[in-house]
Amino acid sequence: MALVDNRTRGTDTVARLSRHNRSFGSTAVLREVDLAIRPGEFLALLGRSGSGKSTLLRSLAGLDPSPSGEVVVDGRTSVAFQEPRLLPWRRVGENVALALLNGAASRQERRERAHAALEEVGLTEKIDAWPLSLSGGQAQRVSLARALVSEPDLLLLDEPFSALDALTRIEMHRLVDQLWRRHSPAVLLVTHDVDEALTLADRVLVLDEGRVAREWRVEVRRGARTPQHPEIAEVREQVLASLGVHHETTTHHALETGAA
Ligand SMILES: Nc1ncnc2c1ncn2[C@@H]1O[C@H](COP(=O)(O)OP(=O)(O)OP(=O)(O)O)[C@@H](O)[C@H]1O
Repeated sequence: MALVDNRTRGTDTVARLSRHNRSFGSTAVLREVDLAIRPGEFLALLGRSGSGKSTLLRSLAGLDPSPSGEVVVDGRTSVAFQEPRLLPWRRVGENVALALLNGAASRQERRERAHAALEEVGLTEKIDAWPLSLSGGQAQRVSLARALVSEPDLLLLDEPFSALDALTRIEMHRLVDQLWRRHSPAVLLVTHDVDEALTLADRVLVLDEGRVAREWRVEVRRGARTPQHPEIAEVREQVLASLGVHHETTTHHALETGAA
């Protein structure tokens, strides 16, 4: 798959929210949010449940029918959700190829590009399978292939790994990291998992009370991001504190060590 390397494009941002507000009834969910996403950067967005993460992602995806403030997205955008959302009556390859229906690609070209995208996620042997025959992890890989096949400039990931078991999730982290290095779309990953954010992202944002309350830049080399790394450990504590979590005991944390 020949994706554009966005880092060579020279534009400042692929997406920008300026003074972006969103309310549901009288409840303000996003308040004057300013956020600029640069080409090729990997952002993780954390926040307590109900803090507005998915609402913000939907604004960037153009899925919000009534945004206010400025939302500028320069380039192609794809979304992958927590549930893979594959059409059960279409085979795997067709599900991926459907993402190209709006473009000029011929049927044959769509099929070839779907094949290439499935190759990237290691699932070419499932091209003619029915979605219901896939495992959860495989279905999520197909969802990633479908998101990537259109060569997006901005890839929006809404908790795509949270329903997977811990080992599959680690595999998915590696895959996403590999795909991101290869094709360098800008990525906005919404997650509840601080370790996932610190494994994958360049920039970690915490949303609170409708605003980006804090932001960290993670400069540790990806291969060196173990929980024991002093900078990772420190940022982790700060992120957890800003989420209102001061003591955490999870086995998932230990498993993540193996992912680094
Ligand atoms: N279509 C809608 N109609 C009414 N209220 C909504 C709608 N969508 C979201 N909300 C409300 O907006 C708030 C933020 O929701 P959102 O899904 O963005 O939060 P979140 O941070 O993604 O939550 P979670 O982590 O639980 O997925 C919540 O209070 C939610 O009830």
